[in-house]
Amino acid sequence: MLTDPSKKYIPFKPFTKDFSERTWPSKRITHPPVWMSTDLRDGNQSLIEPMSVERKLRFFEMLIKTGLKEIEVGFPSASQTDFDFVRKLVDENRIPEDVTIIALTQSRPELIERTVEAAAGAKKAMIHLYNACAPAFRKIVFNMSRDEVKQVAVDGTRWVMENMAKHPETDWYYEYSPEVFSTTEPEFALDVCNAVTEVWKPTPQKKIVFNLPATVEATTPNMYADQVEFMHTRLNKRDSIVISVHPHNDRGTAVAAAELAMMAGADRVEGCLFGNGERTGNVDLVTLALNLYTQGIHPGLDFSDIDEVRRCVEYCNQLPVHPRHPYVGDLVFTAFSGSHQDAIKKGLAQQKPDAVWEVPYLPIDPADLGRTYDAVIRVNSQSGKGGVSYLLEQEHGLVLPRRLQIEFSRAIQRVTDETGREVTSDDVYSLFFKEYLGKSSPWKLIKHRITGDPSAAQGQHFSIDAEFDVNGQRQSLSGQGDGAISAFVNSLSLPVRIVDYHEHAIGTGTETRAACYVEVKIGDSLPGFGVGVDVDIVTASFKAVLSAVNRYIQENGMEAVEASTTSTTA
Ligand SMILES: CC(=O)SCCNC(=O)CCNC(=O)[C@H](O)C(C)(C)COP(=O)(O)OP(=O)(O)OC[C@H]1O[C@@H](n2cnc3c(N)ncnc32)[C@H](O)[C@@H]1OP(=O)(O)O
Ligand SMILES: CC(C)C(=O)C(=O)O
Ligand SMILES: [Mg+2]
Repeated sequence: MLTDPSKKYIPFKPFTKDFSERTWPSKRITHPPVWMSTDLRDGNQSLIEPMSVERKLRFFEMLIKTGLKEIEVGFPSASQTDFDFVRKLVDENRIPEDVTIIALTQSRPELIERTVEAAAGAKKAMIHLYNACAPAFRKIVFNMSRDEVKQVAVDGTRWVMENMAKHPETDWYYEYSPEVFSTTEPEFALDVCNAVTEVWKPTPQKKIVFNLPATVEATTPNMYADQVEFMHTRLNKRDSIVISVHPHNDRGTAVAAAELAMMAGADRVEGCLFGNGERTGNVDLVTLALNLYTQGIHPGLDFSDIDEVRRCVEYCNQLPVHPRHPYVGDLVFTAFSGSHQDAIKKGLAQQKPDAVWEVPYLPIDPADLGRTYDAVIRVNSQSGKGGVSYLLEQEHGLVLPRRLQIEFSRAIQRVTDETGREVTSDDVYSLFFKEYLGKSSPWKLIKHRITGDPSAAQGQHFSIDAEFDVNGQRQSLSGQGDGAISAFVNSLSLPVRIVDYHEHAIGTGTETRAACYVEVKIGDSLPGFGVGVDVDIVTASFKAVLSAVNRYIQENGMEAVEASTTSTTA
């Protein structure tokens, strides 16, 4: 039961005064923002294993190919890898003329010096300075007054200018972030930014970037939009400023926050591909860009081979993209339910090549992203468990429990990886039969007889006499238990424990059969599944137990079972 949150959490209200002057709700997004990828910095700093120079380079080149013109390449004063990577880009002339690299730094003179050194020599480079301005940070992290925090930003800006002056060969740009803008009093964020403007002296020809991060997303996107519009309408020298937003996704609404912020006056968006980044991630640039695309606005980024981009991001981040991720997930152009398949099939049949897109259920033409819609589920090395279980269910009536779906899809994956080919529905069933239903050796059930006696002592309500073929030898065994399955398991005298059980009917009327899935632990082994199908539900469950036992023995040998010390009962 969740405890009462009202004492521990209070609703966040950015404004003390009313902000009903807002105009953004009636605005529309008519053009793309300036995109800035922070994959190699904010994305990288959130990874379990930060990228090597090789991975960073691969990511950088893919970003260039995609059309990014502003790329935050790292935090060079933080690590030698980041420093070396930035130097490599500069020294090996790897930065296209129209691309600006960006390097982040805290407002500390020695870090600024090293950051500028890292990027010096690039044709165009931007130094990005941040310091947290929100009340909690002023109090907890810095123990500073408002004026002192403002001074950190002003001093940092001066140090950046001094260091840049030592390297006139580079066309320098400047970005300042009042970090944690999302929970900073708007008037104070405004005051700090105006103070930075005074020092930097931007012009309409050479603008400064003020980045307004939702370092931690604190409220609904409409309030973030209010905060952005507040800045947009009050910043001094607005014509010399690029307003940038940098939403994080703590509340799951980073995309909406960025979109409303654009309506509220933001010119630029910082984020990561597929939403990687600290905690729940940075705003997903791909989703933002393709949301624009579906409104008929070219985002200026090329995702026409989105799978290729995804492969690169997954390789570099060493993190998977979710199967339901907008536009790119494995399952987003797959319909499992019949009515969706029917409508999509009809829509695709009626869609004319150059006409406005109006296929039901598909907000975008998969072909625009280099993808296809598979009306019939197909299974290949790119397929997940969804397609495999869909086929078993549709064509054989087998509704696999989720963990079995995962276990079996690994077996399929091994085949598709080995052959590199698509597997047909028949192949899937054959493999399922081989792995589970047909696993009848060394233990095979010949016959059994169960008797139930509700008045018997606990643990003896059911008795079983069963005959087995074990490695070609007949064996008669008996056991007792509180249920038919436990009596059966006890009769085996093996350290078998049932950890999960599912059953369902297949078909109707006289054709009805029962399918039973058991997840079994043998001794201290990891759990594995067994499956049985029979006209009789009890027999199906016994077959399922033996299927799991036989799978274990075939994989580990009888010795492993004998060595198991833990004796368990169902
Ligand atoms: C929201 C963001 O994503 S911000 C970016 C965060 N990214 C990273 O931190 C990744 C890279 N960072 C690092 O590797 C390290 O933090 C380094 C190398 C930059 C600095 O390391 P350290 O010198 O050990 O300092 P550390 O990061 O722990 O910061 C603590 C000190 O810096 C001060 N500090 C923190 N942020 C800033 C800032 N933006 N400007 C100036 N001082 C700052 C803190 O108040 C603290 O000071 P104290 O030691 O006097 O209490
Ligand atoms: C450094 C800043 C821009 C940041 O990443 C954040 O505030 O989230
Ligand atoms: Mg961030």
